[in-house]
Amino acid sequence: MNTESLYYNSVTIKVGSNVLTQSNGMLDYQRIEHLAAQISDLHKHGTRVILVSSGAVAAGRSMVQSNGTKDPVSQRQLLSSVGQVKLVNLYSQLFEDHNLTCAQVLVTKQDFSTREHYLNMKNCLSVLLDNGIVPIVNENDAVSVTALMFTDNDELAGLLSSMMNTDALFVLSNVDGIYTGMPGDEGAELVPLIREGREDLSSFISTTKSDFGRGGMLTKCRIAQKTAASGINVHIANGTRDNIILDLATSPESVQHTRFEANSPRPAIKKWMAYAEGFAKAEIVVNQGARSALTGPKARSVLLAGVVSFLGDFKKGDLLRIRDEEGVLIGIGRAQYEKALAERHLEDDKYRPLVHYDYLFIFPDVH
Ligand SMILES: Nc1ncnc2c1ncn2[C@@H]1O[C@H](COP(=O)(O)OP(=O)(O)O)[C@@H](O)[C@H]1O
Ligand SMILES: N[C@@H](CCC(=O)OP(=O)(O)O)C(=O)O
Repeated sequence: MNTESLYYNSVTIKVGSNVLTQSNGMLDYQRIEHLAAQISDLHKHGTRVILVSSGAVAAGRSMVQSNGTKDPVSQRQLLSSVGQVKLVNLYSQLFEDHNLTCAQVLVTKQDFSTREHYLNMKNCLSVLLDNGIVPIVNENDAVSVTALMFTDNDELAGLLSSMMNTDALFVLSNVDGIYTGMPGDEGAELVPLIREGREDLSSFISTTKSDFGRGGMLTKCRIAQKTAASGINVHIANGTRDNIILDLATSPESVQHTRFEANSPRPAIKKWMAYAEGFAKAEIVVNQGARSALTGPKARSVLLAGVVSFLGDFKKGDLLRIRDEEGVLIGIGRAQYEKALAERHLEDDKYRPLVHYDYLFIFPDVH
C-alpha cells in the first residue's frame, strides 16, 4: 500500500453482523480473515484503528442448537455470550497471524452516562491505541437489557468515533450505501454524497433490516449525520466487497458507497452531549419561535422566553431533552440553573439563557 495515499490517520470501522455471516447464518471465516488482513495492513502503515464488531448473536446462533428459550432477552443473552467468545477468539488468532494484538472491550450505554464515565472509556481506548493494540468493541449484550441499550452498534460506533475523534468512521454493511429506495428495486439509485447535515433521508429509507441487523438503514443514516456533524467523515459501504477498507482509506472516490461530508469539528463536550440523550434528567418544551431559532443556521441559546413547559425536575448542570410543541425531540442541553429558578423567571425576557449554546446540541436531522 502506498502510505502517501492514505487519507486518514485514524479510523473507526463498524462491521455489521451480515458482513460477518454467510447466508446460512454461520460465521464467514474467509471474509473475517480478509477484514483482519486489511485492518492489519492499515495498522502497519500507521493508521490507528478501532474496530466495532457486531456478530456475537449471529455467531452464537450457529453454536447453540435448539435451546427452547423463547424470551427474546434471554435468547440474546444466551447467544451473545456464547458467540462473543467465538468471535473474538477468531479475531485474536487472525490478528496474531499479522503480529498484531487485539483487545476485547465490551460496553453498555451506562458506561457513557456521565462525563466521568465517558472519560474513563476514552482513557481505556486511548491506552490500547497508544500501545499499538486494536480494540474490538461490542455492546455487552449479556448485561444490556434495559431501555438504556444502544439502538445498535452503529450508534456505539458513532459515539466512539466522536469520542476518540478519529478522522473517519467506516460503516460496513451488506449494501453499497444509501439508495433512493430499497436496494435492488427499480429506479433505486445510490446516493454518493450527503453534504448538508440537515437533509431529510427518511422518505426513501425503508425500515427493512438485514437478517441479523438490529437498527436498520435509517438509524445508520441518523448516526452518520450526527457523526458527520461533529466533524468526522462517515463512509457507509459494502463490507462484503473485496478490499473495501483499503479502498476507502486510500481512494474513496474509486469505490461505490455513500459519504457524509464532515462539518467543522465540535468541542468535546458537544460530542458527548450528542449521544447523551438517554441520560437527560428532565425535558423542556419550546415554542415555534424558539424552535426555528434553535434549528436555524446561527448558534442560539435557549431563552426562558421560548420555553412553554417543563417535565420533571432538574438541577444546575443536569441534561435536558428539548422538544418542540409537537413532541419532536430537537436537541439536548445542559441547564445553567435549577427548575425552581427557571420557573420564577419564566416571564423575564432578559433573564440569562436556561441553556447556553456552548452546552447545546441540536440534532442535525431536525428540520
Ligand atoms: N434506502 C436504503 N438504502 C440502503 N439500504 C436500505 C435502504 N432501505 C433499507 N435498507 C436495508 O438496510 C439494510 C442494512 O441495515 P442493517 O440491517 O442494520 O445492516 P447491518 O447488519 O450491516 O448493520 C440493508 O440490507 C437494506 O436491506
Ligand atoms: N451486539 C450485537 C449486534 C447488534 C447490532 O447492532 O447488529 P448490526 O445491526 O448487525 O450491526 C451482536 O454482536 O450480535
